[in-house]
Amino acid sequence: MTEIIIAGLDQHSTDFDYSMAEFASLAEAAEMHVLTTLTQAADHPTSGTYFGRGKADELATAVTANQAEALLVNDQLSPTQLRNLEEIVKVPVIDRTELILEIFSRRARTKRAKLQVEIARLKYQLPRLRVSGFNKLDQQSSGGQGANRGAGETQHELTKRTLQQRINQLRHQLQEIAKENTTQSRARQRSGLPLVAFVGYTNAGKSTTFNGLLDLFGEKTANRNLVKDQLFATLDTSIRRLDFKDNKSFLISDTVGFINDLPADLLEAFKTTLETVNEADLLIQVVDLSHSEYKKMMAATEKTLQQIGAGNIPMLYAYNKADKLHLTYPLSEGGQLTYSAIDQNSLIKLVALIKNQLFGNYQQHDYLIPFQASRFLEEFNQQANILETSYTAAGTLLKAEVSPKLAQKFVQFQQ
Ligand SMILES: Nc1nc2c(ncn2[C@@H]2O[C@H](COP(=O)(O)OP(=O)(O)OP(=O)(O)O)[C@@H](O)[C@H]2O)c(=O)[nH]1
Ligand SMILES: [Mg+2]
Repeated sequence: MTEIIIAGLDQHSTDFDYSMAEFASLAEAAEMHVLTTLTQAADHPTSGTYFGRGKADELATAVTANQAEALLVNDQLSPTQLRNLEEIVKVPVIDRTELILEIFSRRARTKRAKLQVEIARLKYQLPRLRVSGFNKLDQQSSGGQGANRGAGETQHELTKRTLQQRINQLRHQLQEIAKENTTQSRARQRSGLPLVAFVGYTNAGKSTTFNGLLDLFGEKTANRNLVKDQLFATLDTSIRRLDFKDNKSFLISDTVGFINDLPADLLEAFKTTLETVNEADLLIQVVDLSHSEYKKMMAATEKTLQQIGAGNIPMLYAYNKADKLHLTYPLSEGGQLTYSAIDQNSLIKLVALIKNQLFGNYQQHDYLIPFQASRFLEEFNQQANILETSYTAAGTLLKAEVSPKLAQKFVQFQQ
């Protein structure tokens, strides 16, 4: 545990207290212990030191008095501000962007996530060319088990040119992985199944919902996604298929959560992970209704969806963690569901809502498939929801629910 102090500039925004509380959670997510919090009210940052000179000295005193190992500042600072502030407080200074990058770096498990985080980290360093606060911390505690930050070289040895070369190299590797993903995505499109993506603020309960649905309707042996009460537990995308007896199957995907002011480089680097969101037919925005700031979290989620170009995909609102609020649940009203991801009835209701949204335009028809056309029966069996079957001398009689596309295709057999 690294002992730290957090500090923030209160620029008269209504979000300030919430933003500081979230910043403390982010620090905890990077295994840091917050000793104390200092704030300053001001209209704007001071150009040289971010905080005013008086506050900077106060921070230095607090660092000494509390024996803090680092100072974390809840904003993105300029390289000059970081350097000047470090000279005053005499411990490494870490800004919000660097902290989020560090958490992502610690959480990254798959090759793709690791590459994406590394690219974002290098892009953050490119205009700064400074030793990161985390690196300094590692050096101080010699042999600290921080995340992998480059193969053996200290970062101040890296020139702009070598940094850029590394970025290009990593991007190339990422493209190779993206090609495989494109093949997977084509296979998915060929399967013709609709894709439903869970999106939402970090810690809202996306993975809990995803796993819950798999336990109820999915294959029994599939790997479940990590669920944890920590920010950014999930960093990659998983896709699974849910099968139902009525043939109204669909795919679900779980992916990385969003946060206020997600660093732009990180969003850019995570494009391939977020591609599934763009390809989705339906988004389920999972919201932690038990969190007092859930509305701001929804606004941040929607802003991010716009940024990645997924702003126009139809969306259902899923207000989660109702069990913590002593509300009646599950309760659904016009495209919204109040539910709990750890409650079976809630999950059954969620599936009903999804199906209604995806398959609401299905039509019910009677068909007569002549025996000489019985090769089409297989297609019916796989794609339609067959309600009744009987056999006559002329062929097979079916009552079935079909998609508009299938209805058109088999219009000649319609009774
Ligand atoms: N009481 C209660 N807790 C829940 C519910 N759903 C999720 N949680 C808890 O909320 C925390 C976060 O859940 P996750 O499913 O990991 O959240 P996530 O949205 O996938 O988070 P990231 O992967 O970090 O973006 C965990 O501690 C869960 O156990 C719920 O319906 N009720
Ligand atoms: Mg998750």
